[in-house]
Amino acid sequence: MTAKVIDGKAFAAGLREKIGGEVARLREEHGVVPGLAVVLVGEDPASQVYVRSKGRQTVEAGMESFEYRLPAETDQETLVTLIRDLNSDPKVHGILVQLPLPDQLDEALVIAEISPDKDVDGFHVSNVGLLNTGQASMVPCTPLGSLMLLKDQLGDLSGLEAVVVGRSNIVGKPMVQLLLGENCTVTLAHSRTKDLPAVTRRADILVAAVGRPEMIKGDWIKPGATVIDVGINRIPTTDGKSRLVGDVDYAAAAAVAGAITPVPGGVGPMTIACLLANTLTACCRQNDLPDVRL
Ligand SMILES: NC(=O)C1=CN([C@@H]2O[C@H](COP(=O)(O)OP(=O)(O)OC[C@H]3O[C@@H](n4cnc5c(N)ncnc54)[C@H](OP(=O)(O)O)[C@@H]3O)[C@@H](O)[C@H]2O)C=CC1
Ligand SMILES: Nc1nc(=O)c2c([nH]1)NC[C@@H]1CN(c3ccc(C(=O)N[C@@H](CCC(=O)O)C(=O)O)cc3)C=[N+]21
Repeated sequence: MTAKVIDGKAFAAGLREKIGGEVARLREEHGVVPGLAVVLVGEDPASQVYVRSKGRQTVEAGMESFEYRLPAETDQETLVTLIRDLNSDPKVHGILVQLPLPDQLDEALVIAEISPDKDVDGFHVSNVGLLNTGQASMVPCTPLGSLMLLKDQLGDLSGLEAVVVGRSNIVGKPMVQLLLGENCTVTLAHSRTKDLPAVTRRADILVAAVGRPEMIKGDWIKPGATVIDVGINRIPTTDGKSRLVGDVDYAAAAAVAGAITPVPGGVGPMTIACLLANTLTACCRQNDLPDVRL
């Protein structure tokens, strides 16, 4: 059996198309243009790539993009002052501070400064609390995009056995909450999990968010399972260049799974499309307009 390839790139393009239509309608009917501010501290080349493509796709969807590039040695006070300015800027509806931050900056304190209404990453504790108690909130982009692909693939997820590998605040934990909300039976595995292959083999839905290239092998996967590979790992190739791989051994997994997301072209593009969707939602709420359905 060969798994169906879940085309996140195409799904994300469709989503961005719908978002663009709604943005145009907002502009015409209400004279409002959604704005997204992205803050990048330091010069991590991988982060620069994401920030560039976020900026480009924001503008393509008809939104305004504001980019702030701060030097790696930026102090806490400077960053907090910028965030406070963005919080009170009516043209900015969404604020994203690219993570991880350099060591001298306290991530939790920085995220706490972002107005929860503008927290399009969904990382602020008040948005986390709302998500965890089943109330409407800003949902983190990567888990949201992953869930959209799962529902498109499987329809109703009720009663399915889901295993998430990786317990970060930005991917693993919110993914668990979304899967619980869809009535899955959820297991959250991490680096201290005993006999991880035995755990992942139970999964009808397997979400890998570990950050270890091709760690999850073909024989860790239940035949017919749906595999969502969140991992983005750059590894060197023999010709001195590099390529992107996920956390799943794709070729081996595709021979066993029912459906699988590729890397690149899977979850990554969905993350950016969901960021735009959250910015649109934030803009509607800040202008007392109803949420749009995408
Ligand atoms: N596609 C996209 O849009 C996005 C992709 N990513 C990618 O997803 C991956 C994960 O990112 P993120 O969640 O931020 O990562 P973190 O580094 O914050 O968390 C990694 C998690 O994996 C667990 N882990 C590490 N090694 C093992 C192991 N050997 N066995 C089982 N679990 C292990 C860790 O366990 P413990 O807690 O015990 O240390 C931790 O919970 C990365 O490749 C990242 O680049 C991230 C965000 C968006
Ligand atoms: N506050 C914050 N929010 C984030 O959402 C956030 C972050 N910090 N820090 C870094 C991670 C990583 N991340 C990605 C987004 C898109 C792709 C993406 O579009 N990837 C393409 C390939 C890109 C390439 O070729 O390099 C793909 O998978 O097809 C990847 C990774 C968001 N993150």
